[in-house]
Amino acid sequence: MTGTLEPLWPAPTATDPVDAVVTVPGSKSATNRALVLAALADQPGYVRRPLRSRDSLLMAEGLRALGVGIEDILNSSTGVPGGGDAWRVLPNALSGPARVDVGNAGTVMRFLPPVAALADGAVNFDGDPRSHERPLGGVITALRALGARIEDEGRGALPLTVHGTGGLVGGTVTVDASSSSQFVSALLLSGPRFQQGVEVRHSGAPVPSLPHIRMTVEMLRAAGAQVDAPEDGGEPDVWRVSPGALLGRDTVVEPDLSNAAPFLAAALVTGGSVLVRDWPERTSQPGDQLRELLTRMGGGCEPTPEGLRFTGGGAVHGLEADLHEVGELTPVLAALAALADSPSHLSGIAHLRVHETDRLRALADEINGLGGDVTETEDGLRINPRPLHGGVFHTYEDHRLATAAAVIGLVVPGVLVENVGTTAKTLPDFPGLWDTMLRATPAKG
Ligand SMILES: O=C(O)C1=C[C@@H](OP(=O)(O)O)[C@@H](O)[C@H](O)C1
Ligand SMILES: C=C(OP(=O)(O)O)C(=O)O
Repeated sequence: MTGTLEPLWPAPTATDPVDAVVTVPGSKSATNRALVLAALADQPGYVRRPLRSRDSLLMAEGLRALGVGIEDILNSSTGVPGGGDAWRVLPNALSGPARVDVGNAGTVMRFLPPVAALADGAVNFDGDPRSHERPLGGVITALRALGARIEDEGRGALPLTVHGTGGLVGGTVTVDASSSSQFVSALLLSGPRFQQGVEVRHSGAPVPSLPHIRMTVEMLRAAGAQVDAPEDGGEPDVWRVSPGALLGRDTVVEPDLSNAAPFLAAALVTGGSVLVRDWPERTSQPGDQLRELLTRMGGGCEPTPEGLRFTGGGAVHGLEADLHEVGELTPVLAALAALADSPSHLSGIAHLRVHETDRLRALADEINGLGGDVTETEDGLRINPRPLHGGVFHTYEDHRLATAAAVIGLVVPGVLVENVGTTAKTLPDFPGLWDTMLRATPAKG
């Protein structure tokens, strides 16, 4: 999946303040957790309003390769195959031999090896070239300590083969999850199916993206698992999942609030207003913190019966923020910071160097390529706003780089986004959604 041959996408400029109602597709993180939990359950279940994007289709394919049935439920109003509004998941005996393509999906490369350890047979994992560089050693070492046999050419990374024997002993394991919270989530999600359950103890620098671990814990509990977590008065950095059956359930996936970021940002930079439909009242999604972060940057939020309305206040202010918990919001916040009326300092995000690309370097290089003044620090970015000009914005096969570029393009004419199709990792038809938002905006005059 290289994007270099795709034509450059001229990011549309907004001639007026945006004024639109946006339906954001389902959460990647929730969809992929729901699929894993449904696959490990004792009864069939449904994943409703799932995200259907590259990352979630890879998760579904990976589970199918292990023997799980995942059927499309047709949308009765359209009758379009594959365009349905639910997946029905039929758990089955997990077995190899199988091959799993993880693409560049962190959730697939980390959540599925523990599932494969429960299968009977060899399961080979490989993915995009970048997937070989993303941290996976914590999952591999932990699974070995819990009883799995894994061949990884000694690299502690992809490609690898899990030689499943139909079950895993489980027990207590220590892991350094400072490079990715997904190490912890991966072990917890399959934990109920380990003979002794699992106790995961983190040791190392602080774990990033804690809301994502809370999402794992909440979804496990909703599926009937017994989980002890630090936020319930437990020991810090220790999570415990008891062995037990998981229930086949009907799970409705919330909209992806991190993917709402560019749309809310559009309201902020144009001084307009965007309503994101079905914003949950309560959620573990890190994107919920956009309400506070974007308010600090100059807008205002209002819950409505239809969803969350966010209105720009006419100016974009700089932001001083530790984004350790909400790293995936960084690209859009950095784009806004480059357009602000005061400097910004985004910190706590060293782990972004091992995301889809080195996001700190990429954001600095690309914003600076448009005339910006962004400096990388050890764990973040300092952004001094400067007048920006058009030019090519490279995206390094990173969906969030592309959506960040679109935000800048709203107010900087001539921004050409490389491989906008890379947004399909988590956001199908982003250019279409963006155009719809802009077309919904009534022209002034
Ligand atoms: O568990 C998840 O669904 C995710 C956890 C986070 O990963 P890291 O902890 O590696 O940042 C986040 O950035 C990623 O987009 C999704
Ligand atoms: C880091 C991200 O993805 P992944 O699930 O591949 O880690 C992301 O979506 O910002």
